[in-house]
Amino acid sequence: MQSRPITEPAPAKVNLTLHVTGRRADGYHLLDSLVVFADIGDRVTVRPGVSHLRITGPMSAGVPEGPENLVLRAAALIGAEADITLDKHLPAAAGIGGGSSDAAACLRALARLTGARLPDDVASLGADVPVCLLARAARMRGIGEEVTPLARLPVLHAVLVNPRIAVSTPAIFKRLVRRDNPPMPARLPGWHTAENLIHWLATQRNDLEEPAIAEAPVIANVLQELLATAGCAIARMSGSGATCFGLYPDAQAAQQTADALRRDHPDWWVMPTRLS
Ligand SMILES: C[C@](O)(CO)[C@H](O)COP(=O)(O)OP(=O)(O)OC[C@H]1O[C@@H](n2ccc(N)nc2=O)[C@H](O)[C@@H]1O
Ligand SMILES: Nc1ncnc2c1ncn2[C@@H]1O[C@H](COP(=O)(O)OP(=O)(O)OP(=O)(O)O)[C@@H](O)[C@H]1O
Repeated sequence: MQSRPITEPAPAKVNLTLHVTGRRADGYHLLDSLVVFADIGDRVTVRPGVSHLRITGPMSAGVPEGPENLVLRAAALIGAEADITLDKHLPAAAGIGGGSSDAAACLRALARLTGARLPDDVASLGADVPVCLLARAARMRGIGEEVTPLARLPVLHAVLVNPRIAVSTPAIFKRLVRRDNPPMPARLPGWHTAENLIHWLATQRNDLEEPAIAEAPVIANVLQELLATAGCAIARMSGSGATCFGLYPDAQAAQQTADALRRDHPDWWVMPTRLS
């Protein structure tokens, strides 16, 4: 057991593509998704002590502090007791894996603190937890449990926008009209530049975008606003929404876009970031 506190980042997850390719008998959907991680996110700190969760940070309001918090569910799964601080910077129920990334960061931190082995079945915490445990670019298939790490991707400069509405993942899956959409190509191309990657991404989809817009029409406005910004090469929703991302040629263009969107929509959560 380490005696010093251990902090692990819980980066935002972004689904650059999200193809829904089928549905299992238990109702869970089969996915094929290209997942990357942002250089922004939450932070989980664990210290030796009695089991306790404290939530801090600008996005802590409304996040459950009881045993339903994914961080505490992760601690129960790994079987470790610790004093845990969750510093929330990501909006909840936003399609960028907040709770799943927190759970994964907590597992990594507790494994470092106590020497415990990482559990095998982390998907029992949530479909996004296996990819968040890896926390690097990956292809995600099955219902989320099949994670294939990808060779380093070109860095993408993005702006993440959430109109500050929480979206329920089951509600969006329920609204899907077609559940048997084509997957990504069996062999993904090797992308040597961000331009190559963006060009290819434009040929792919997020199949949850349409049902999410039906549930929360403001998502269509977010996508439109992103597409109208200077240099925006592609605008797409992440996960089951409502967070959308725009991709830009460089960090300066992303920062300028974020400044302009914050001016025009002071009520939206807007973050420039690097994805890789
Ligand atoms: C949509 C994604 O964000 C894409 O990365 C994830 O698949 C969702 O991951 P998550 O939030 O960790 O999802 P979970 O907490 O496991 O599931 C929430 C609910 O979403 C639906 N769900 C989730 C994953 C999946 N492959 N099929 C589903 O139908 C189910 O109704 C499930 O009860
Ligand atoms: N650590 C946590 N942070 C945020 N929400 C949490 C956490 N633990 C449990 N929750 C609950 O989970 C719900 C979903 O939040 P989360 O941020 O995980 O969003 P999500 O959109 O489902 O993520 P994903 O991109 O994985 O689909 C919240 O409404 C909240 O009640």
